[in-house]
Formats: sequence, C-alpha cells, structure tokens
Amino acid sequence: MYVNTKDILEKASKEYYAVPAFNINNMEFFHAILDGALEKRAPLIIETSEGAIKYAGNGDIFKGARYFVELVRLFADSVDIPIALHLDHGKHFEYIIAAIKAGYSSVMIDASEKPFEENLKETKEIVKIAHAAGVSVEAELGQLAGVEDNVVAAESVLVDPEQAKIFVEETGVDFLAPAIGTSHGAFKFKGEAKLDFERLKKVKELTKIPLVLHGASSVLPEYVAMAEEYGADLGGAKGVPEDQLKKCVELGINKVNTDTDLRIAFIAGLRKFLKENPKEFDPRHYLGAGKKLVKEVVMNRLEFLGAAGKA
Ligand SMILES: O=C(COP(=O)(O)O)N(O)CCCCO
Ligand code: NA
Ligand SMILES: [Zn+2]
Repeated sequence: MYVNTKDILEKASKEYYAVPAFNINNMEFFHAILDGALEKRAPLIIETSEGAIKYAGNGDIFKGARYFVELVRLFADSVDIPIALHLDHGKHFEYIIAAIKAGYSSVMIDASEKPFEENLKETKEIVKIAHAAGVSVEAELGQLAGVEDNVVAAESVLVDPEQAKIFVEETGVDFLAPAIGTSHGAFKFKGEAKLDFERLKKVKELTKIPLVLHGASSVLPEYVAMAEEYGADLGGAKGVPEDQLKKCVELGINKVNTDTDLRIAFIAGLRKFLKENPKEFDPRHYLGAGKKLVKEVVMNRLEFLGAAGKA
C-alpha cells in the first residue's frame, strides 16, 4: 500500500531499525527494488532527485513528478508492503511544489548549504505548505563533503547537536539528516571511513525524531571488481562499511539513502552481460542483467539494516 514516509520512519525509530531509501531514475531500477522488498517483506522508500524528475519528464518537471507517482502507485496499490515516494534533495521551490502536487509521500527541503537561520526559515515555509497537503518533510543540517549534485562542499561541516534541537522544535520537520562525515558518490573517504558517532548519539537524544543518513552507499568491492573486470574505471572507490552503518542504526538512524550501490551493481551486470552476449540487443535482456544485481544489493541492504520482515 502507498503510505506516508513518516509512518514508515516513526515505526523504525521506535524499534531502532532502518529502512533504506533507494534512488531511481527509471522504471527498471524501480522494478528491481520492488522485487527485492517484496521478497524480503520489507517497507520500501523510493526516492528521486530533482535531476531524476527532469529526466523522467523529458525536461518537464510536472510530467516527471507525475510519472514517478503513477509508476510507484500503480504497484504500491496492489501489494501488501508499505511503499512511500520521497523527493530527495529538494533545492528548488518549483520541484518541491511539483512533487507535492503530483502526490509524493514526502519531500526533502535541502537548504543545508545556507546559513542556519536561512535553512530554518526555508524549512519552516516548506513544512507549512507540505503539512497542509498531508506530505511529510525531511531537512538537512551540516554539509556533506564531496559533490552533492551541483554543490561541491569543500569539506564536510558536521551537524551541531544543540542547533539540531532548536531546528527541529522551530520547524516541525518530520525527519532530519544530520551531517556526520559521509558524502555522496563512490569516492567518500581518502583514508579510512570516519563517522562522528558521538555527534549522532547527541542529535538523537536531543531531537528524538527519525534520522536520515545521506551518502550511505557501501561501494561493495565484489560489484566494483565485476564492473572493472568488464571495462569500468572505478579506481579508488570507497564507501561506508556495513558494520559502521549498523552502528549508525543502533544510534538512531532510520532512513539510509542508497544510490551509488545500485548504480555500480547495475553497470556491473550490464557490462558483464554485453561482453558475454555480443549477439544480444533486446533491452529487456541486457537491462534485465543490471536489474538482477540491483535486486541482490537491495535484498542484502534490507537484511542488514533490519527492515526485512518489518512490512
Ligand atoms: O545520500 C544519497 C545517497 O548517496 P550515495 O548512494 O552516493 O552514498 N542520496 O541523497 C542519493 C542521491 C545523491 C547523489 O548520488
Ligand atoms: Na532525502
Ligand atoms: Zn543525499
């Protein structure tokens, strides 16, 4: 059934497990993720970036938002696991409104690269509009390092737990993404992965709401190796080890944003298939090879984050 993201996350927060939020840009990734969640009897959060909405709408953001709502609802309304659709990194008012208008379960207002007062003001405005439409809201405090779509934050600015308490109280935001040292993409750390667990613990104690981890892909070596065996160049790729993600869940993370791991799995499956099947050109077959590995990664992540069996 199609639900509000807040319902999925409130339950996860109470029971201290996490639900991965998987990014999609097209139908194939959605099918693979859905199959994995059904097999694992897990709640499912599907999320799309602003770029994905523009891509699916072929440049028209209202069409793109509606495309994803129709696609997700078509299946959600006929299965018995809870499924929510979330706008990831909503940075522009028109995308946030398009998502609300189309029927998204929740939206992220990402004003994290702005000064605290401005982030607070913008988030408060979006919460007022979204809540009036029955849509829940995510916001971000602190900055991830690395490239965040079109924002290159030189180095990460970690969340201030006291500020987080004020921010949540003042804005009424439903779930919060505290920056604790992760970053987007496949090249997260120069040396070893380093997350600020103490800071995360404090944010949970002070805010008591569901928390979100961005930049949470693990960049699994076996999929990187497969992709590279068939011609990919992912040298230096490094993610968040699964045991560190589990520690984040113990400390109160409830939504774990995962995009890069699915992209690497898909390209590994696709490259392998194309190399081994030079005569094939049916898109259902070669895209199917990517889908298969995406489903594997999805099922593994649902399992170790504790979402499996929670539908
Ligand atoms: O926080 C994340 C997931 O980040 P990643 O999967 O790269 O670790 N996202 O918000 C997904 C979109 C970011 C651009 O890739
Ligand atoms: Na998000
Ligand atoms: Zn993110």
